[in-house]
Amino acid sequence: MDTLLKLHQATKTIPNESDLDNTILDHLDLTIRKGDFVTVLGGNGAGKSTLFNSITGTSLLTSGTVTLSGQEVTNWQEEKRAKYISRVFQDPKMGTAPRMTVAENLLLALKRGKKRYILPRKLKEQRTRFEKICESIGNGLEKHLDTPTGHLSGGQRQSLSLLMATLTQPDLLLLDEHTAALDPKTSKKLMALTDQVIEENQLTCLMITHRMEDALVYGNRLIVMENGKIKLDLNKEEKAKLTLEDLFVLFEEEQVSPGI
Ligand SMILES: Nc1ncnc2c1ncn2[C@@H]1O[C@H](COP(=O)(O)OP(=O)(O)OP(=O)(O)O)[C@@H](O)[C@H]1O
Repeated sequence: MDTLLKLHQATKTIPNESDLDNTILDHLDLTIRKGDFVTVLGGNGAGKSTLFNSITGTSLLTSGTVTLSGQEVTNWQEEKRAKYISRVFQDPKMGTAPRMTVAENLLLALKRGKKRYILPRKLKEQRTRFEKICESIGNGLEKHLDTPTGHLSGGQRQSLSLLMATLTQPDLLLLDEHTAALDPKTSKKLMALTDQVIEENQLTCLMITHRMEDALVYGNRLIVMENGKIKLDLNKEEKAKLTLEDLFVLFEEEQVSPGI
């Protein structure tokens, strides 16, 4: 088994107002193989984003370890991990610099994990490539290479965020409800694009979603989180047998809101 990411006994506690430790990740063990596309479900507050924050180094674990490509990165800062990990957030505003143009944002994305600055010469050199990349997603983004991203629609901006996150083929792609803020049609399109980009680039991906159908349809593995733990971990075959009804029943039993 070619392991890409391993969390061992990952625990995150944060003191609450009454000064008691609030356990958000609870001795969680998770192993992700290279090429896995794992969908992550869980009710509000289950610890999904905290899991991502612990993987990216946005927030460090209280105890336990994170290993990436065989190297322990538990105490690495976010900037150092950014060379290997890309993340797309729910909010279209999070992934792009609003005053910079689409082309400038793409150029910055080429420098993920390195010192980032814009050279007009480099911008010119990459223009044809950027046009082609934007064309490939079929929503007219190529006509907006010189448009500040703040002027784009939410859908265009999220597709740009996805392109930026995958431009340099990260070892690990984290999608944090990246289609949730879009209307159903745009969300569907972005999800299909996401699947295509992951497949074409053979990326390893973890995708948090509240859309149970997406969690079933996409990926080769499904995990369900509850109270900072992994409640259910299904492989491709097990996932193929699962129905939407099964998932609804599971969430009802656990009395956690599916959030859809
Ligand atoms: N910095 C923090 N300080 C205090 N509590 C926090 C902090 N970060 C997260 N929590 C708490 O930890 C729990 C898990 O939060 P997290 O955002 O990881 O859940 P989630 O599964 O991503 O939820 P959602 O689906 O609502 O986004 C929640 O109860 C949240 O309030």
